[in-house]
Amino acid sequence: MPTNNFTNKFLTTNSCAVIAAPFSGGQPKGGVELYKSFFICNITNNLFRGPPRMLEAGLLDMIEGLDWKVEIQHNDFNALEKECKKVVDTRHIKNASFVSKTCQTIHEQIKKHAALGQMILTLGGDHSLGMATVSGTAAVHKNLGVIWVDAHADINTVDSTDTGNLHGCPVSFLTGLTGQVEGFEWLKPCLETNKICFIGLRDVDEPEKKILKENNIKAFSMYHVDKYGISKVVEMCLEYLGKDTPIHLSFDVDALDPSVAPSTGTPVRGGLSFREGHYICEALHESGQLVGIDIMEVNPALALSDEQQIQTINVGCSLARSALGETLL
Ligand SMILES: NC(=[NH2+])NCCC[C@H](N)C(=O)O
Ligand SMILES: [Mn+2]
Ligand SMILES: [Mn+2]
Repeated sequence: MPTNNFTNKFLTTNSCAVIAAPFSGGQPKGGVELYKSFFICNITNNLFRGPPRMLEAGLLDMIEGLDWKVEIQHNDFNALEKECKKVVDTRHIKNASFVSKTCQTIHEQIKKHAALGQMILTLGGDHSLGMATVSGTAAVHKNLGVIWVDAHADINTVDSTDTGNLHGCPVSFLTGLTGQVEGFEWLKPCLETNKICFIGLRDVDEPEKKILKENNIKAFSMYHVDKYGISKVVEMCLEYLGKDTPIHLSFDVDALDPSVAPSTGTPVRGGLSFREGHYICEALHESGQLVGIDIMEVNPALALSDEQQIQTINVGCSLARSALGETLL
């Protein structure tokens, strides 16, 4: 039974702004912006873009069923993409202009809704959008803390990234570790390195390991999840960030084991179980400190079958519901 006992310490309404962000410019594989299934609709190379498949699955009704008032913000980045194609990339960083302009748009939308005291749920889209979502809630909620659930640390700087894919870099932009990057002038450092906790890491690049160590950043890898159990890990994160801290949850579905969420761009074996992923969301809802939720990297185009695709979309929806107050009893 849904129960959204509205006891949030930082929100002033029971309204939830859902930001649909069909965007894949921060990584090389199309599809996180997809609307219709390749399989169901037989669209092979002409990508039809639109709101994320989680909406098609009925997510808005589900959220209303949890007693939230829902405000949906749709986005279409097709025109922007064409315009940005003409801009020369910043060094080896791919699609810098497209990522920056998209993120700036989403940042402004989130800032507006967060200022109304609303919960923010962003449906990605690739994780470069983290630049927009965290900076958007941080602009309103002072002293914001972030729980970044991911197989990857996404903390490469523009100098350390091997791939040049910006979905591997958002945390270094948010914390200012990458310095001011040309074209991203709108994005000012908004997150202290001691206000972020990672959960689920298991595929961290060597330069990222160095960055995490040097900056003493709190990170729980899958080793720590195995060692302490997920409930203790979440408890340690909440203790570390503090009770007076509004919290933004940025959930990359590749944190889950590929057997749970197969349809994503950079799957890594040995991930969180279905229940471990949902436990994180449930416990953060229970904390009453959540002000923003991202469900990122759901990529319907990469599934090997309809079943895999539906499974991943469904798990994205159920993570969002858990973070918004769905309980098992
Ligand atoms: N959001 C993600 N799935 N990020 C994957 C990043 C992979 C790799 N560390 C890179 O920088 O490209
Ligand atoms: Mn990831
Ligand atoms: Mn990520």
